[in-house]
Amino acid sequence: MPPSTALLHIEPDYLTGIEPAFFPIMAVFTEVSEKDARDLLRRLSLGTLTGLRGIQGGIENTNYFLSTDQGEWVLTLFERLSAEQLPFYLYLMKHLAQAGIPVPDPQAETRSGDILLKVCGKPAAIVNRLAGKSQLAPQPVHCAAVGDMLARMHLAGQSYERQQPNLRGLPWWNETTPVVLPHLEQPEAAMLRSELAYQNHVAASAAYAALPRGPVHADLFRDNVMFDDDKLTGFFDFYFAGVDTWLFDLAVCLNDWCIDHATGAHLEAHAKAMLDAYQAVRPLTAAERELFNAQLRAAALRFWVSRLWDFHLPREAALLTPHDPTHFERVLKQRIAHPQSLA
Ligand SMILES: Nc1ncnc2c1ncn2[C@@H]1O[C@H](COP(=O)(O)OP(=O)(O)O)[C@@H](O)[C@H]1O
Ligand SMILES: N[C@@H](CCOP(=O)(O)O)C(=O)O
Repeated sequence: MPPSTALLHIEPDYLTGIEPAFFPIMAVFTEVSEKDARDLLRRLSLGTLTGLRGIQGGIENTNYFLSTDQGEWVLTLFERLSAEQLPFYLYLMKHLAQAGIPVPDPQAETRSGDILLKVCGKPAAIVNRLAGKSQLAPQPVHCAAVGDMLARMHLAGQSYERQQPNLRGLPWWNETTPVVLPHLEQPEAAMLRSELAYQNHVAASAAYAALPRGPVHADLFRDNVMFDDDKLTGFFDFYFAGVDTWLFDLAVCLNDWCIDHATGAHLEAHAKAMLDAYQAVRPLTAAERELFNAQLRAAALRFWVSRLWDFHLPREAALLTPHDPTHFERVLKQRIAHPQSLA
């Protein structure tokens, strides 16, 4: 049944503007009708539907903005993640929201108290809509805001009890690298092999075992943070979160917020702003200082491998227009050629 068109508008909401040849194309994979939305809102006591709009921009899930007389909500239908994986992410968001970290708070069904919902046969969640928009050309002030909130989020996550590893961590890189290697030219293949060997070596070290860890976002790129002017209004898209080292999470941020995107080169003022703000809340340990550049390399490798995998082995081409893998190859080269030291 096609959805009624009275309230439903599907229009561009956001474009990354970063790597024009590799735009994610669209995001409404499953159509939610006005009736579906009204039924759902009733089950959650979230008010009367006044607007329903499909969101373009996501590449993994179906997202809708819902307006009601009680507020603004985001409905996500999970197209890839299983109902077994989702509780870790949803309860983590709830835990962080309750601790005062600005993240979307999953809403519960009134009768059952469940936050993992089912909509149109898919696992789903409804969260509050964060105000603001992504800051795609960040200045040091934005990097400082992210550093500060990231450290607060790490500390707040310490009391979260559910466990799920970072599913895009070292075991996944070891599994996926042999799958993408045949698609690479010799110099890239050699670099990938050698970096993976280096990261396995690092992961076996005493310094690595000493790194503090806990739940991390693991994908806190500029398009997963909202700002209202220069004020950070929230972190979202926790669907790559997992238990990993806090330093890895910080390195993911430094590699996206604090580089020159044309060349992959480190931006000193941006990085200093992020690191100073992070450390004002949680100073880095000796082991973290020692492995700082190693983790910048690990974070670059992680997204190089996942982008190569998405690019050369598309899962369902209709759902995914891959990001440019060569971007993270450049970032990794920069991190190898110009190691950053916190000594
Ligand atoms: N809680 C939220 N508040 C405001 N906007 C949101 C929220 N969640 C998602 N969005 C919007 O939806 C877009 C896609 O969401 P995202 O979680 O990144 O999807 P995907 O995981 O499919 O990439 C975001 O870029 C943002 O514009
Ligand atoms: N940030 C990752 C891709 C993850 O996609 P998202 O839209 O779910 O954040 C990358 O840039 O490779």
